[in-house]
Amino acid sequence: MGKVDELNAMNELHWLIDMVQTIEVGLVVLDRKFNIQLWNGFMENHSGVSPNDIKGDNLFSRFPDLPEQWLKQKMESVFLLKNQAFISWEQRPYVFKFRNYRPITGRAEFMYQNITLLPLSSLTGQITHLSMIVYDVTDAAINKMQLESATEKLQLHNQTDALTLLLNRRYWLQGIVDEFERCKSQHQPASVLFLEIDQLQQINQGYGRIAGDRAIQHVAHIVKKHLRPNDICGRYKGETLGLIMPQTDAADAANRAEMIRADIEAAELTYKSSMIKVTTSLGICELNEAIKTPDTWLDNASTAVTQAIASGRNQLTVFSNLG
Ligand SMILES: Nc1nc2c(ncn2[C@@H]2O[C@H](COP(=O)(O)OP(=O)(O)OP(=O)(O)O)[C@@H](O)[C@H]2O)c(=O)[nH]1
Repeated sequence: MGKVDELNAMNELHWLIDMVQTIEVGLVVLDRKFNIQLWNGFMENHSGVSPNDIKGDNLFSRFPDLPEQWLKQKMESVFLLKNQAFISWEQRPYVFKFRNYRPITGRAEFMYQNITLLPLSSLTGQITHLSMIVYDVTDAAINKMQLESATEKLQLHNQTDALTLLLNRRYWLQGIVDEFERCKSQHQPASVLFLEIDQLQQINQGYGRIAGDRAIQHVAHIVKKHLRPNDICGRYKGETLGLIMPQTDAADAANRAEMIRADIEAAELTYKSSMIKVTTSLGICELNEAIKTPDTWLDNASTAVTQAIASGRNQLTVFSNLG
């Protein structure tokens, strides 16, 4: 090699080392025993540990908080299979617990990281070392999480009735279709309950529409107190709430509905210092062999409510008891 070539090679090496030191990505080189051979400026800046102080030390002894077993397993497979491995922030938000100092995503407490583990071969072709490349992906991670949370909120907003915060009609009806299919195929009992506020029109006319709204909220509030974890409750239409009760036969459903009815009758609704009497008429239908579609199931429950209203309101009718 001539003198000029030698100088060029030296220069290239110098530049490379400079770049490794200053690049905005963490670079760590480990030997087979996980002893640190290279620790660049990024790692120094974020850990507060200088390369001179750490060179030759075991990674896991210097950072006891690292997920040692899990990380060693990944690294061993890189040595063994001579393949790259990738650790995503979605799998594990960070490997090195570095604080986050990004101005935009300042709210994140720590730095989210993606990490690539790269096998490094010696001149003889053996994998003697491994490189960890640590990317700061805090901005992308926070953006993605914010987007997901916004989407979730939007979805919730989309399926919620604004007045009662129960499911809206569309989502509740989807619940009927799903439960119908599920209970039919698994031969499980299920009942549907319609609950209609009695003479809401009179409440609206007597006390104003806001009072009518309060009456709907008041009833929804009481129904919510009676819900079981798998129940699906929604606002079917203006003055009617619907409740799908999985794993519930007509007798069980009737007991529950009667308790709801009695609670509503007993509860007091005060609006602008007036005591408003609120009662409900309820209809139940248990799913059975004769019911072939979700619509029939709903029609039967609706028929039961109509019967309850016709019989004088503030009462419950079970569909199978009709006729
Ligand atoms: N305040 C208020 N009223 C509503 C809302 N949705 C429906 N209503 C009213 O509910 C009333 C329902 O009227 P009807 O179907 O005749 O029933 P009802 O007055 O409750 O009488 P019965 O069902 O016979 O006991 C109508 O006056 C609607 O305007 C709502 O969101 N807020």
